Amino acid sequence: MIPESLRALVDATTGQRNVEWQGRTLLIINQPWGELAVCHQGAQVLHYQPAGDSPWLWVTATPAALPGSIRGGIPLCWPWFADEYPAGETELHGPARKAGWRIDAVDEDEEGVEVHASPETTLHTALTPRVVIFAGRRFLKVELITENNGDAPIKMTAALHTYFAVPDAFACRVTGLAGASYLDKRQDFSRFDQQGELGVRGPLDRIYQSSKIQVLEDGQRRLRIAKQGSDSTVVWHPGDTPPADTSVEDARGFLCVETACTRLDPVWLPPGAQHLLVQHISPLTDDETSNN
Ligand SMILES: O=P(O)(O)OC[C@H]1O[C@H](O)[C@H](O)[C@@H](O)[C@@H]1O
Repeated sequence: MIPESLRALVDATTGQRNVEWQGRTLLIINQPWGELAVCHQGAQVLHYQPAGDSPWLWVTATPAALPGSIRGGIPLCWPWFADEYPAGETELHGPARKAGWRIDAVDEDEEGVEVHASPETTLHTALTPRVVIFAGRRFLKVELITENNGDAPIKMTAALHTYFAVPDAFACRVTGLAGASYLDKRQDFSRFDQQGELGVRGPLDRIYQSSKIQVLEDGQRRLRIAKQGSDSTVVWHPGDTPPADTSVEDARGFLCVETACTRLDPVWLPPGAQHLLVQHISPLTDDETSNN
């Protein structure tokens, strides 16, 4: 779900406009195909809702003040994920999610929209990111493109840290991970193999080694999560000890399923090369359902 104050801004939008919310500028689009909100801080998708549906993404009702980032939507963890800090750095998940981004282009037609964004400031000495967000009648896709403009190979990790809106995090299933090896961050990164499909019944923080499609089943909706450029899927829920910007009750309304490159599959980007990290979310089709 999304906060009432954000809901009101989306409802009051026809077409597209920029608005202020929680001290940040948001691009809001409300069209017959659906709704999209992108925060200039972090180029973070905060809201997506296809026509006739409910929000696919969750946003905390009590966001942290600036310069903190907003918990919810699709934060960009870049150019490192979690605590894979390069020497001398300490910012968990990297600087991209707190930075200001500019919207370079908004390309709309009757089927949806394509939003291009790039950082307002230099975030890395050699790596340059940009983001393209595609939203349509039945899908949301985020592409995070990284280019190495330096003269040496650089190691990076990253994540599209998606907070899915769910009726109850502890009644969800994430299929497509059966048999995958994972690191359990709650058990000192010990390695295990996933036995059967994952049923979320309590707090968890796992890095799965998987490039496969996952399906999030929340009892009401089945969302297919496809990806490119990612061999890690992070599944995270803090249980009854959520971060300070979120209440325990509110936290039961999200489950993070993250498309990532982590310590399991860091990217070594040669000079001049690009890396593409993509998360594509869409409803599971009837054909795919019968194949499962
Ligand atoms: O609170 P944040 O900095 O946004 O991080 C939230 C979470 O992100 C990832 O999912 C990590 O695996 C977790 O260990 C971390 O707690």
